[in-house]
Amino acid sequence: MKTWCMLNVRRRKGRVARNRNQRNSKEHNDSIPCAHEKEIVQLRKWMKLYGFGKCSLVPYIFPETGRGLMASADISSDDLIVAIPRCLLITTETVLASEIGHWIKRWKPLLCPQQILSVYLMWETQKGAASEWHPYIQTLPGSFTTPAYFTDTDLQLLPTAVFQRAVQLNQKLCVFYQQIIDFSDTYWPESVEIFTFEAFRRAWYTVNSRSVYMEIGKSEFVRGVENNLALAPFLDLLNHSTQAQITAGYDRESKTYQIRTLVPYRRYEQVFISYGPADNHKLLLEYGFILPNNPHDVFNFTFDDLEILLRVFDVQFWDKKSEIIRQKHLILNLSCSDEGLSWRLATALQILAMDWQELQQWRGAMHQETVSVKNDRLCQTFARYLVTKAMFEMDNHQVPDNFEDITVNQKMALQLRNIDKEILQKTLDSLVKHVKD
Ligand SMILES: C[S@@+](CC[C@H](N)C(=O)[O-])C[C@H]1O[C@@H](n2cnc3c(N)ncnc32)[C@H](O)[C@@H]1O
Repeated sequence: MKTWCMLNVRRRKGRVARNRNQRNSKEHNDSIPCAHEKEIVQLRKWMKLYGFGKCSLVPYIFPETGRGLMASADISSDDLIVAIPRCLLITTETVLASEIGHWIKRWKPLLCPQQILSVYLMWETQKGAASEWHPYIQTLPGSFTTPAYFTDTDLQLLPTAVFQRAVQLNQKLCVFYQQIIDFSDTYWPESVEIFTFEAFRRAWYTVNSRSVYMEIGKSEFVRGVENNLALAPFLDLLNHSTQAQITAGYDRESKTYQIRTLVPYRRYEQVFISYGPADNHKLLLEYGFILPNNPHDVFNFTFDDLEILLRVFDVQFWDKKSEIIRQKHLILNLSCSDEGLSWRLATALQILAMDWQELQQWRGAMHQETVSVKNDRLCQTFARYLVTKAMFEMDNHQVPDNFEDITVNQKMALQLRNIDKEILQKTLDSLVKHVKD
């Protein structure tokens, strides 16, 4: 897990402290406790049996973020906030040592860690109360708000780049599922009714949105070199914030997976972790939510967008230029943000704007720390065209007939469009300003 920006953690006095206390108590009043709910009580009891100790986090439903964990006492910077015993973690090792381990070992072709954990979750879920993991499984969501759960109408409302990625991810999900049933249908007949697509999608997104990073090490029974996923009950109730700062990892001495906060929390505040510096496109695709003021937000262009420049502006020496752009991996981050064009996008546009003579010295553009789009009129024109076109596309969508009945997914898709539009508008403003300057 990665850490992110430090909160200002000085002691708050006077009006600032009063305001914060008022805000805390408002958040507290608006939140609904859920620690008394049957599933949570059973989870805590069961975890206690396996050595999970006391901690200062209590499950609550928060108005902005849904279910999460609240500080039941003041928490200081560097405090250990949660420690989950090894025997309560689900990793590929857990699965290989389980009653279905022999199947996983025989699977051809080998499964990747996320497939293995998904197979295990599906298997244990169908056992109901008979599963040793039942107290955990019953706290897991039944469905998700990632685009894999969107209807065609919902998908159409997404910004184009997210739509394309969502389609790719859905296709990948089908491939991963097919790899499961190809083997199980032939060799493991009793699993056929259990491994439905619906069960797989749920298990896959459970692992996708809730697992933590834990180095397990390569295994001859696991596909790929990366074997580092763990499901961690209770800990996976922590929501994401860009302001959270944590350290996380497995502690061999105590045999627990630990999270330590690097920022303090007051009693009644929601405690967060960081899922990494993710923009809203990634948050929606992987986790099914977006953050209105996400400092990592960018608008991504694709190589297809650059190809449109070829058609509209009849860009000369296209083959050579596109080869350089691909070769130098400029397509990896063709983005803009509140801060303007990314270095890669600005450099790609510079290359596209070059005449034959300039193109002979294209390497010069690669060595400049910041590329001055400002001084290059053609480059400016390209940039403004790309941004204006993307803004136009943002508005060009079918709002559902009955706006009143708009679903959660549709609302998120439209919200994402608005956020993207704001980024594009700010980029356009800065480009126009440069021209005026
Ligand atoms: C690790 S779980 C966190 C606990 C989860 N809220 C629950 O009720 O089980 C990750 C999921 O929580 C939700 N989530 C996490 N952080 C969020 C945030 N800042 N705002 C809204 N939803 C969030 C998303 O649905 C995400 O897929």
